[in-house]
Amino acid sequence: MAEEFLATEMDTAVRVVHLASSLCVKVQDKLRLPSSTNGHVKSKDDDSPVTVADWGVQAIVSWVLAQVFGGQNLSIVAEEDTESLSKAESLGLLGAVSSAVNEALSEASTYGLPKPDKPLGTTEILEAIGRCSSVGGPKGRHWVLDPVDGTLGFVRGDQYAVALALIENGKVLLGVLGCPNYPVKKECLSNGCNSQSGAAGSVTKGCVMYAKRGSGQAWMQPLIPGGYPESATLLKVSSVDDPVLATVCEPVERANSNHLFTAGLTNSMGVRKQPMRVYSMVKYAAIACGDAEVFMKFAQSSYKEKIWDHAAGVVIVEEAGGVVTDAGGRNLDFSKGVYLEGLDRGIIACSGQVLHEKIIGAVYASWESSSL
Ligand SMILES: Nc1ncnc2c1ncn2[C@@H]1O[C@H](COP(=O)(O)OS(=O)(=O)O)[C@@H](OP(=O)(O)O)[C@H]1O
Ligand SMILES: [Mg+2]
Ligand SMILES: [Mg+2]
Ligand SMILES: [Mg+2]
Repeated sequence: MAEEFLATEMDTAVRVVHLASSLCVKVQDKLRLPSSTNGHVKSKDDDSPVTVADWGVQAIVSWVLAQVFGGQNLSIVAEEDTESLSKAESLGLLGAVSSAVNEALSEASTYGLPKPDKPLGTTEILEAIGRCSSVGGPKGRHWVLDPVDGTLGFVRGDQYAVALALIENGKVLLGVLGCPNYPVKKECLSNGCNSQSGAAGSVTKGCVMYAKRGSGQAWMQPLIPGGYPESATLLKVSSVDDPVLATVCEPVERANSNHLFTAGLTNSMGVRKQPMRVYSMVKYAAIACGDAEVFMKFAQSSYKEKIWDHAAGVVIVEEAGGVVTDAGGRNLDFSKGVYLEGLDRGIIACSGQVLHEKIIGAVYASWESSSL
């Protein structure tokens, strides 16, 4: 029998996101310790944070993909680079990345993934991170990775996601989102609820969601400490199509999305609930599993959205039954390289067509009066 289309790609992507998520959980726990020196967090040129987890995840995903698919023609488009990590003054940081990576990779076989014969050296780790400098484009296969999306949420002990997608000829073929802090109770999405686990160690948060383009199915697995879960459950978007009952999510930071514009917009549609402000692509996850109905992001016009911030989330929401477009109602274009070129104003992800059409209509009505 012919092997299922993209079976190895999907399986490897899901497993490596589980492994990457376990690395993130450990690093985030360390950041919470009062004794933490914060040596695990650096500021990038644009003042956004980057951590041991961002580099560590990029290294293990890159290393595993190269082992499974061969390093020769592997194209990975990912957020982080090695510039600041390679500097002499970053030796301590590189050591911390190396420890996190080797600790995670030592457990790779528990996740059904290849494991190095001996711990990776810092040169190999820098090589793995640096290999992810592809710029994507309209032709061929490109893996797209945001090792930690919502790094701000991550350092604040809140929501974040590990996001991995595969693009072929400009189309997203599959997407995987690791959401280690995704709560069982949706109220905890926007207010932390930092408890780790319930009675007798039962898992109360953390999952991996994934979908393959055209399958009409999106799946969720629980994140279990130190291993790969046996089971997966189907995801389904919410059936709510009345704005009055809808939960609308948006980025936490004003700098990343115009809260005033979305407030005016949702008000004009009769939305009653307060916006649910959540870090990272967990907002897409919330739509896919029916915990929210709408996700909107209207960045400043000078900001260009990057493909790794959306690819995995878009395919998961669409396969779970939702709709994702720009504010003009057009599909996002993943074929133009690192950026979502030609994006019309902002991003609108919805649980269904009816709500989506209402929002697009409301954007047209509100836009003129806004100063975006
Ligand atoms: N100025 C500006 N405007 C819009 N978006 C920006 C901007 N700067 C950065 N980014 C990207 O936003 C990603 C985080 O998005 P979030 O939705 O998590 O934002 S928020 O932290 O909840 O406010 C964040 O992803 P990570 O860097 O992976 O965390 C960035 O890629
Ligand atoms: Mg991101
Ligand atoms: Mg990131
Ligand atoms: Mg970042």
